[in-house]
Amino acid sequence: MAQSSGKEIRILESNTSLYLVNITSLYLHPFLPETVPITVGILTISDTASKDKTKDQSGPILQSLFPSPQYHVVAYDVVPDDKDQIQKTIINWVDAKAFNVIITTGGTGFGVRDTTPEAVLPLLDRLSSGLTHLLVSASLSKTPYAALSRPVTGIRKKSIILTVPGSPKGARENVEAVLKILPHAVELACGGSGASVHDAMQYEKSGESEKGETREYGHDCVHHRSHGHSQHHAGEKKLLSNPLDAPVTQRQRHSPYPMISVDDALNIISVEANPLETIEVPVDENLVGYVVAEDIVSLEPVPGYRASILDGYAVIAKNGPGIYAVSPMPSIAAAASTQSTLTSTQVTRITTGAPLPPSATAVVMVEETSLVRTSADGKEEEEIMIHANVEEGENVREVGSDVQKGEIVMRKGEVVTEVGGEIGILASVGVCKVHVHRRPTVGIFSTGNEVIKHTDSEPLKYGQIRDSNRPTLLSVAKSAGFCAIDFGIVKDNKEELGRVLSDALSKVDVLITTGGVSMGEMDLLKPTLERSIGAVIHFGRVRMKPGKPTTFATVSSDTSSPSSQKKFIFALPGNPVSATVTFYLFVLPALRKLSGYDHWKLPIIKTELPFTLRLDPRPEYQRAVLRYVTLPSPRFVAYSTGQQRSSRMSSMRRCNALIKLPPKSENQTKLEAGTVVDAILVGELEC
Ligand SMILES: Nc1nc2c(c(=O)[nH]1)N[C@H]1C(S)=C(S)[C@@H](COP(=O)(O)OP(=O)(O)OC[C@H]3O[C@@H](n4cnc5c(N)ncnc54)[C@H](O)[C@@H]3O)O[C@H]1N2
Ligand code: MOO
Ligand SMILES: [Mg+2]
Repeated sequence: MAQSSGKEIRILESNTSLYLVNITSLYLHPFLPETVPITVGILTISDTASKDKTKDQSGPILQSLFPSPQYHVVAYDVVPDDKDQIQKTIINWVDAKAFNVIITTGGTGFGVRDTTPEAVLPLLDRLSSGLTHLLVSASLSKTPYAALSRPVTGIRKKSIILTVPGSPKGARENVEAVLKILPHAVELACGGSGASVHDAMQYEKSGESEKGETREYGHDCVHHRSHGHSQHHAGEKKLLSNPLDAPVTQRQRHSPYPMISVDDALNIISVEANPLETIEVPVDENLVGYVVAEDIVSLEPVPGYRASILDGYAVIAKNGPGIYAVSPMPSIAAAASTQSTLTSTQVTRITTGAPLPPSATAVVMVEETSLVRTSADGKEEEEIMIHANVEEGENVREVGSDVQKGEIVMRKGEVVTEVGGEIGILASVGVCKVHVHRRPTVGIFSTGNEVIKHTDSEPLKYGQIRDSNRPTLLSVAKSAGFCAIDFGIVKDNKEELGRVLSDALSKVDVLITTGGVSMGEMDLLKPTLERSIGAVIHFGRVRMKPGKPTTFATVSSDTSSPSSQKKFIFALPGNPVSATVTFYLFVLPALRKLSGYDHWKLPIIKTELPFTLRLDPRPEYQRAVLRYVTLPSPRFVAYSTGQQRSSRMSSMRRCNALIKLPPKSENQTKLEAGTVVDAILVGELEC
């Protein structure tokens, strides 16, 4: 039962023991549920279950131990017994500030693949030996074999991390043993001292209003509202969007969506969007942009034979300068045989890359020789003079001296770039197929009754505008190397919108829509996504200019199955500049993360402002031309593209960077010329 008294939320359990779970002055905010749950992440660690999530028994059992409203299972994932993957997931989750408690199940035993304690221990800022003891003693009271479990527990930043056994029974017993003290532990780990403050860890800035004051939203910010695979599904929970059938008189007059920071939005995207499955693809020009999912070893040595580096004469180096008889360059077959063995008075003509005769130990370049005698017809060299000394091995590429057979030529996680090096190396060592992460396919549509095709030959009617978002985003997604499907222009009509959303989501991994996400009566994206499609909206407003109403949602094609393919929806604002800027800030990083990039965020360059810029109440991403200049000193300088209104697409023209400007404050209303700021690189640099 949940009761409230003043600022406290007291959860009473049936055994009447009382836990202070949270205090927040805004827990009675009209848009928030009455309780603020403790957020939990469950990570199953198992080689078997990572290949087929349906094999995981412990993960679902653990989820059932954290019922709402006291708890909220924010994420559930399965990774193999692989130290890197375990660490990556936990670091990601902790950095997303979305988890009070992270529980891993599996990999704590004595098995040779059991590596959970080794993966988790280095991540802990503080150990909690009491909790570890509690876990072990809970299991020991049931079976002496519990002594073979090696749990570690502790705190990273503000998240409590517990590692419990992989067996469903052991996992359950362990978690049940700590459940009673968990709320109190969470509160203390978050800096509380009896008064619960655990919500503060997640959205320290999430509720900032446009003027800069901070409102607290607690744990049940939209992104904690569960995934398709957790206990809460769209429909069972409180939805924030306007009801689809309600008259305009009943629309909400203030956005119910917390305004979160750009960093928090990226963290939420990062938690949701994990690298897609691996596939095998041929090594050819279509490989650019893929991230390899395995270490790749050379199948052959390069070179496969002793090759000359120069055009000249293959010699026995120790014989030194002098006059030598010339034998013509042997055929490839002959070069490999002993027939072409040199005597001490002979040299062989050789070209760059050709195989050396077996007895040759070096190559002298033709420029360091002179012709002494020709054949009678003058067409053949018979004797030459060698002028220079050469060392043994000089100008020779020995077998495997570029790449040895079995050498790693690409490491797991590396990207095949458009620069060419990776395809070149793979091709040169006989690798014809590689395992890579699948790259997401993208769908794009524009919305709006006023929007017509840009190619429409009819003159515009009053109120009509040409669709610039769809051609822009299609071109940007394609030039970033993603397969992008055009789903046209959709009317502001809930049925049509629902139909096209469903159709597009059945065909692509990531759907980008523009328009219809703000406060207007025709802004139907959020309610249609939530109420018709069953999508979970993770955020619906971001504190930024342009792009405030940017919306991110996910939907699982089969919400009852944790293993079903998740789809990602970016409902971007209709204003053309807002749509383009938010594509670069959120969609492109997400596409890179799904493709398996470690460095999925776009590069940032420190740059100088050549002119004074006035600040906006929201953090602003000004479009700029970033240039490298050398005078009076070498540095990057970012020239604003002029008037920055969200509708003014010419502010994107020639833009290759987005300058990050801080919000206006009482103390700071502008940035002076010469100030150094961060610029996000979105295009090619100008020099
Ligand atoms: N009362 C409020 N009004 C608005 C707010 C707000 O907080 N309260 N936010 C403003 C901000 S910020 C933005 S950004 C826009 C976003 O609007 P929507 O995403 O709902 O987009 P629409 O209303 O559909 O269109 C906005 C604007 O963009 C033009 N548009 C739409 N689609 C296209 C396209 N494909 N190509 C070119 N131009 C397009 C459309 O005609 C409108 O002019 O909301 C503010 N309002
Ligand atoms: O944030 Mo809106 O994108 O100002 O124009
Ligand atoms: Mg609108």
